[in-house]
Amino acid sequence: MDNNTWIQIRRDLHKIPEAGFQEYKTQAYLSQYIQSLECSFLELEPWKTGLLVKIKGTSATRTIAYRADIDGLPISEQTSYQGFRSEHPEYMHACGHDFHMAIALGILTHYTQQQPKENILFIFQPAEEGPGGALPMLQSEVFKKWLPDEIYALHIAPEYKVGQIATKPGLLFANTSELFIDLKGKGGHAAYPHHTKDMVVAASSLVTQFQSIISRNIDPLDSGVITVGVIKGGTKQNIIADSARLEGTIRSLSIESMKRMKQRIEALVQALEIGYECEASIDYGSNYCQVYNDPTLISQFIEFSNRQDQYELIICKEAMTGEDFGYFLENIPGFMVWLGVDSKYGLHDARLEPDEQAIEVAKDMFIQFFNSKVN
Ligand SMILES: CC(=O)N[C@@H](CCC[C@H](N)C(=O)O)C(=O)O
Repeated sequence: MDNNTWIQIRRDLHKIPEAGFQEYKTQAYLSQYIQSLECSFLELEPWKTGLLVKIKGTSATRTIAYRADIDGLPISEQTSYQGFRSEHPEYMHACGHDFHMAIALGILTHYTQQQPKENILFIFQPAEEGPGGALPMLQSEVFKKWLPDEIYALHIAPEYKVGQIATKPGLLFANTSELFIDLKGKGGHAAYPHHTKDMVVAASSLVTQFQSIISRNIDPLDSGVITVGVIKGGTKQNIIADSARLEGTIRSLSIESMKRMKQRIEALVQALEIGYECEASIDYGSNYCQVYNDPTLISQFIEFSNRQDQYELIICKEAMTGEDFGYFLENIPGFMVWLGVDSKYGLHDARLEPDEQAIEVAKDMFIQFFNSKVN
């Protein structure tokens, strides 16, 4: 099979992005493709809307795992693609999970043609963007049955060129927590603000106050992010809103800073209740632990990469992105790398157009790396 096969698979998957734990079409597509390989030493188990696929080794003593996330994002696509744009209105593979799946299928297909000595587990994990599929999958019976000894994954990186791979020992991605705040006040006529408790004003003030948490409560040598991505409130331009909702995310490199940011958010919300005579509630949604690359395995990979000439390895800085792959790494040694895809537009951008030539780079790299472990 040549590179066009994986590009076509990526395009097929690009057309059907689905929300976390709703990946029914994606699961069916993956399952159909894998079954079409008719491999006698392959076992497939669905898990919720994801899949686990085990390639049984000829004389296995260990299992290594490769994980791809499979969900899309609520974004209306604005790419220049012709013929394979998202068929799901308001949804898009804007974080590269279509690439991640196509690469995983490429590696998997290779090992159905050349049975390895050791087992390889392929994980197609739902809900990475939220609410998080990794943690419940880790706790599932099927995962425990096929528990791997090592685990690997990649993520596309628009800022790197095709042929570049970036990673680092230790901390790679941040700790994250979602943030949902509901405010309840008293609505009324726009002309009589003194009879109301305006929740649009309260919500706006809270967003502004949050900016001081990073600048005044977090050690400047540590890093923190509070992003409010959604403000909802109100029904009409001349009606004062009786409620409002903020939806956001909190990021930190250290656990201490995450705790401190949450403390400060809680204090500001409490003060807002007094200041704006309203009721407020906070929900932290799902939380992801940091992505921490195993020092021994990443050193092995760096040494391995320095002997390859098909790609260039870059030692990068940590990023404030989150990934529930961190939960796998908390329990199983392994690592994650960035895959250069050279897109003018970044992750979570409606115009993201990763370069499809990167699929082959990643597939070949992981096959070469795994060959040194499973044969
Ligand atoms: C790689 C990437 O973009 N991951 C997402 C993970 C989202 C976690 C959660 N839903 C949150 O928003 O906190 C990211 O936004 O970094």
